[in-house]
Amino acid sequence: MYIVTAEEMYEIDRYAIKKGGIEGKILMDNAGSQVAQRIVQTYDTNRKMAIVAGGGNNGGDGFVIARYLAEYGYEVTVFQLVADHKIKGDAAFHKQCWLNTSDKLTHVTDSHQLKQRLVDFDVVIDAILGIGVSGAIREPIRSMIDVINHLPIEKISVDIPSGLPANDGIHVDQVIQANKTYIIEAPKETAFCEDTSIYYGEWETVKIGIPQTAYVKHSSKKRWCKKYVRATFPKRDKYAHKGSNGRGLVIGGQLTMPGAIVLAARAALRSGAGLITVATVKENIPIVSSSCIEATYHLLPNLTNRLTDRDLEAFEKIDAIAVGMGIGREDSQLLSDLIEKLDKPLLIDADGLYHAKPLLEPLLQHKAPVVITPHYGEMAMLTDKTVPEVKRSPFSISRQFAEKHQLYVVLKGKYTVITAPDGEQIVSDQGNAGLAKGGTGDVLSGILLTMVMQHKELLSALANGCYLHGKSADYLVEEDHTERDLLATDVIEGLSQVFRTLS
Ligand SMILES: NC(=O)C1=CN([C@@H]2O[C@H](COP(=O)(O)OP(=O)(O)OC[C@H]3O[C@@H](n4cnc5c(N)ncnc54)[C@H](OP(=O)(O)O)[C@@H]3O)[C@@H](O)[C@H]2O)[C@@H](O)CC1
Ligand SMILES: [K+]
Repeated sequence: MYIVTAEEMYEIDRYAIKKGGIEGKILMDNAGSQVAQRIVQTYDTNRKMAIVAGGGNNGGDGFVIARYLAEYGYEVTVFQLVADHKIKGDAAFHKQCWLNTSDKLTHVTDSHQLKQRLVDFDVVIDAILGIGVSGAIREPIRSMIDVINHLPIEKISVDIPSGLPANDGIHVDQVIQANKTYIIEAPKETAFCEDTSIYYGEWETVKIGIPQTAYVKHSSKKRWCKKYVRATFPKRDKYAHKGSNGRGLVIGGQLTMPGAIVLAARAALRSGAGLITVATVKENIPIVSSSCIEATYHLLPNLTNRLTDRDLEAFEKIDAIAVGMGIGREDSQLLSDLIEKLDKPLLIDADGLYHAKPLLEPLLQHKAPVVITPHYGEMAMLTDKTVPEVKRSPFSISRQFAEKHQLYVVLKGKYTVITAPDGEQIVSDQGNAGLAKGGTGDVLSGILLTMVMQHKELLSALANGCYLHGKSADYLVEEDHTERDLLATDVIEGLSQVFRTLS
């Protein structure tokens, strides 16, 4: 499933009209009829339907929905919230079609009037503003949205909750709090931002006949799902040996944080890595090795000194490195040595990200791919922004950072945004609140390390890793666990079940 910005959706729309030869009026008719069909499946015909229509094409969709719902036998009234001259083009055409068969059109000019009119209805269908909204919401629409939000009736939004733009990066102003949103064709960025997804209520997409090629040409974002995982997941070679499934190195684990590397190493092994070496301080090895006997170990005197020739020689055989889990924030030469002296794919997580910040210039010169896996706080630190700013603009901030520093960014959250150096993005929204616990990030790093070693294409590798991590948590919560008791170690054990669904 593609995810779009408003500009991309307009391009896609134009493509469908110009190249596909489908008239705008027909697309609008398809949109309205599809939404009406969904409504019929949910509400009895005895529910009284109010449609609130604004001046753009979103309002046009509202007139089409009115006509189809009336055909299905509902009592429907359209409340037009703007002056007649505001309704133009395809929207005016469909308004006329509605008026050809019904006289149920009421002009409403202020919010008090709207409140009085809507009290008799069971459901309000919000076709006030779509993706064409811009700037602060103007009166009287502003107060009308407020009135609708305070009415104890069902609210169904068409395409997007009115007042919310499609693109990330906005301060929420005045927005319809929908119970349900029927999104036309493709979800917009704000459906995957933590601050704004809530306004959509439950949502589903309705298809209106736009050809798939339009998306391939004009969209740069996808929501990852099982279909894509199956299409991109590497098959395990029958004749594989441990060397051909990837030799990974996990570096980290201060004395006070041995658990982080245990989790990462075990997750990497459970994800199918051929060999995992853990490089950590001597004192940790008995603890770590007793929990992860399948790994091999490399002693480091500490996690701050430069790497010795012996270390570099040992790491030469490695296919990819994950560094940072439990490494601490003390000054360290380790990361700069990994960048300068080894040409290996490098995944940097947790405290490693603090070490990476002053090394962004050398990282740009690194000859192999670099992946960073920050949560919002770490991303804020890396970009000198605040956490609310990162939350508001996960897509744009990740894209700018990935393009500028030519690295892969896995911005972790309820909606994990994965960005390639060329700006292509994937959203992984598997997983649940059970993952909001210490250690789950280390598990993800381990999974991603293995994915990086086994896939040919890195963006899919990272998306597949996020999928495995989230799905494991989902299966565990559906069956043996709850969000409350789920632990990072459970997520590692749950991976087997996810793999079984992929074969
Ligand atoms: N994608 C597709 O393929 C298809 C898309 N379709 C549908 O088209 C929708 C997009 O339509 P669109 O471009 O006409 O814009 P839309 O959202 O209706 O808004 C324009 C109106 O908003 C108003 N307005 C703006 N800002 C405002 C503010 N701050 N405060 C107050 N008012 C404000 C603005 O007023 P004005 O500035 O002109 O005074 C104007 O009246 C899309 O979401 C989908 O539903 C379908 O029909 C089928 C095909
Ligand atoms: K709307």
